[in-house]
Amino acid sequence: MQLNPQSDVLSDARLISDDSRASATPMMEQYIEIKAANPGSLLFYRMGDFYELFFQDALEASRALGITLTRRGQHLGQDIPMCGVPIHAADDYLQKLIALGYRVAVCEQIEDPAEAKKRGAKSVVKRDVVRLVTPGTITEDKLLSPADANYLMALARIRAGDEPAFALAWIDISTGVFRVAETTQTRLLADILRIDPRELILADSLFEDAELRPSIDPLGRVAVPQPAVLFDSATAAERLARYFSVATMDGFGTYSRAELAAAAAAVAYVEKTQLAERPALSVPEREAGAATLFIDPATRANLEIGRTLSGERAGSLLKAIDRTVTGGGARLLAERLMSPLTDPEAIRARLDSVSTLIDAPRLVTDLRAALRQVPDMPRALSRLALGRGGPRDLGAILAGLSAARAVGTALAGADLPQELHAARAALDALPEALGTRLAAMLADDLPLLKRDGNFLRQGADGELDEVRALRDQSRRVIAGLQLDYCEETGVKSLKIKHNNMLGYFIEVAAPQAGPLTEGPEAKARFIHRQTMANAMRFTTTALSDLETKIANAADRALAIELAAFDALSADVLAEGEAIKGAAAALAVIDVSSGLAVLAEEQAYCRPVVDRSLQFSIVGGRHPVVEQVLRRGSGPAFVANDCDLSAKPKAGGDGEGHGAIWLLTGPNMGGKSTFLRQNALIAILAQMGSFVPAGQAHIGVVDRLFSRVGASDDLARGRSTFMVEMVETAAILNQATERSLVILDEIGRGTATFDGLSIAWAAVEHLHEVNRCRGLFATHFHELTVLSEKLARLSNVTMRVKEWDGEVIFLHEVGPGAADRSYGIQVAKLAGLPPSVVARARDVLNKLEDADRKNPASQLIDDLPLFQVALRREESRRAEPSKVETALKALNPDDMTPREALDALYALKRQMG
Ligand SMILES: Nc1ncnc2c1ncn2[C@@H]1O[C@H](COP(=O)(O)OP(=O)(O)OP(=O)(O)O)[C@@H](O)[C@H]1O
Repeated sequence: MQLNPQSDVLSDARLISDDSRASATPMMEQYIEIKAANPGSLLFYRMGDFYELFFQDALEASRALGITLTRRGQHLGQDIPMCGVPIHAADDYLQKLIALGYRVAVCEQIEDPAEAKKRGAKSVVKRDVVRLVTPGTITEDKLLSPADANYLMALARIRAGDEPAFALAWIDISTGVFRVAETTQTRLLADILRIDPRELILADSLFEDAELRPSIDPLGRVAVPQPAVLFDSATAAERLARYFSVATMDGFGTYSRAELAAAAAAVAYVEKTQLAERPALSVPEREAGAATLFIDPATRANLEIGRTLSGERAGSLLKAIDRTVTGGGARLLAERLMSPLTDPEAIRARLDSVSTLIDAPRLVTDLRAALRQVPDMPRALSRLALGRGGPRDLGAILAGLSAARAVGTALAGADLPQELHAARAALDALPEALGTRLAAMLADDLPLLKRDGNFLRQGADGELDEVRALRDQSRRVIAGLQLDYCEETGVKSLKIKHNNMLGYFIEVAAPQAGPLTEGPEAKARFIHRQTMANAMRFTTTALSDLETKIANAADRALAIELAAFDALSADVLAEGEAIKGAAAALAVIDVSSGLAVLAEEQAYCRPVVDRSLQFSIVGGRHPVVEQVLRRGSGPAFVANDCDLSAKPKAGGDGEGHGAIWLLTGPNMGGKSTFLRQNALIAILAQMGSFVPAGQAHIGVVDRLFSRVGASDDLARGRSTFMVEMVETAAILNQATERSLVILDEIGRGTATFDGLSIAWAAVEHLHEVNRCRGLFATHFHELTVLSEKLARLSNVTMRVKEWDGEVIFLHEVGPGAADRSYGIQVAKLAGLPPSVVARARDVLNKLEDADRKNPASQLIDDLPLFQVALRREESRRAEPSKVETALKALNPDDMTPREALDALYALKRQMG
């Protein structure tokens, strides 16, 4: 029966209320109990071969999964909405729900229905939640994507001194990776997005905290509030030590209080969701704060590093540079790209690996052939540790071990740089005996589930071979019996068959049953079992003896196989650390050889990265646009230079500050592409990749900021212009002299004069206060006059050719300033009606005429320079005085007259 989803449905709160419980049937009472214990999750309630969902859960799940909503009885006078998913397809439905951000509590029957019956005919089968499936804690291959890490993250805040301390801890239980890092309120969202967790847990109080809303809201469903006890910092170290079965965490290094609180919360959540099982987590590894290039959230999104603005992989930088061939390699590449380094030595070490492999193409071919055979060992290992593994997970470890050996052999004898040398050592450290044992035990074709048996090979176990022989032999004996009985009875069509109800039985067609039923001898020998419409079924003592033997043999065989499975799993887990180390090494080798292949294929060069303030790119290209153009039949990408390097100060006294390029040019000229390509080249260089350029010298960038593209954030009540200004404010407030800033068309979304003024002041601020290296693209040609007064500002322009009234974009960056935008030509190309184009030309001529009479370039003479610094001083002076601050802190309603008088005296004293 269909249910109208619009009809009234009990809310979860009403459902778990006392009067609801009081009027519930025994089964409903059990359901409500379990539902109340698992708030925030859809409850998959096991009933026979289905998981059923009720009430609000049923509404949400039926909508999300597109399955039929029905009803089952009534509660509190209302229909109970219900929908269900069959057990065998549950994984697919779970996958869909998890992908949509839902969390699911899986509730199983935990006793045999026969047991329940013993307590009385109406008693309910005991059920309990055996697992909480949440986006951050899944391990099934079907639910995971091979190329993505699956992080659960915990955020903790400790209020100690003046400044609250923040820390993040993140765990991938599908691989055991566990990291912690400190962060700050300003960096928070950037750090979260850099790691890109599937689920972020934080204390209720933080979730509600208005100050944190800007960092938490953009995460949507990913952020999940949890009880504050999980984050208790007083007991955190102790709880962690208990998890890792050590007396104290001190032996693993020093963690801050906030880090301990975050790490302990993450572990507590893992325990909460996995219930009985305990994943094999590595000890939390600290990530030093300044070790990674800070990329603010807007920049990360706009530069389409991991995903495009529409949320897809295709078209992102990651997709364009990914040549890895293993899941682990793909995950490591993504991680490196999301968190580029700032330490030139560490960057150089990675680049050395790529260089070495570029010089050894044969080696790369061998390595990649071997790597292609590498299965996802960490994920198999994790499933085995959680007791969720199957024969194929053991098979994955075996295949991984032999592929690792092949990779190790390929690398043997090569002269390797540090990083690859360490990787080879990790491969050499793999225990040989484990592989030999697995190979000797496991069959070639492995079933998914261990309870299906038949995963041990012939010769693996003496007793198993015997019982299997017995089973096979018994089957042959049965075939012999059939022949004997045919002869004995003279019934040619007599057959021995098998079904689950009767086991083995003799079957004859009813008209031929005479020889088996007539006479006392026959009756004693052929025991009647069943009469069908046109057949009769019998058994004999010999047949049932054989049957018992076969059943016993099958049971015994399965028991032997299961015991062997447990022993092999234990062997694998005992070598867990070595296997994880080897898997990490394989990922490094995969990433390095993937980057070597990319560099060769796309003609990338090795960048020089050091601690200078250089930024010199010769023949730079946009890594994504270049590949797109190459695939098409149109013109090739035009390479462009960019030099924002600091020049030595006059008199040779050290390095000055980096330069800013002011880029003007027509619409469609390639300004945005040029801006982005330089930012992407910096990111690629600092992640340890070769870069799309002829030559590149980059003084390490500490923060990368960009304001490119416009999007509004209506959900947060911000218009396009407001978003632009918020992002610009973040840049002007945070950029340092080591930063790289990319600004595209600041001030475009408002009235011309407002826009121009904001852009003007922003350029001055970048030049005078931030003193960073920067690229500033604009259609306000008036700004180009600034280069006369700002020493490190140069004008460059995108070249165009005008030919026969048409404009041709050359996509070449050259010195100088554009005199016009060619907006009308572009509009014409885009197909604006000719009448509109003609009219626009008239209007433009008029406006240009007016401007010639009163040019904005006069501004430069009218506006004295270095106003920015002056204004900063003024605004600092405009800050409230001590007396004002003290006055603000007083609350007259809370004061006695006496206190008020004292406060007045104190204020007078402060005035001096
Ligand atoms: N260096 C280049 N070589 C070849 N094609 C290019 C190059 N740079 C840009 N293009 C192509 O030109 C088109 C316009 O580029 P882009 O969006 O960067 O222009 P723009 O100057 O920022 O335009 P607008 O001012 O309208 O935003 C893109 O579709 C791109 O494919």
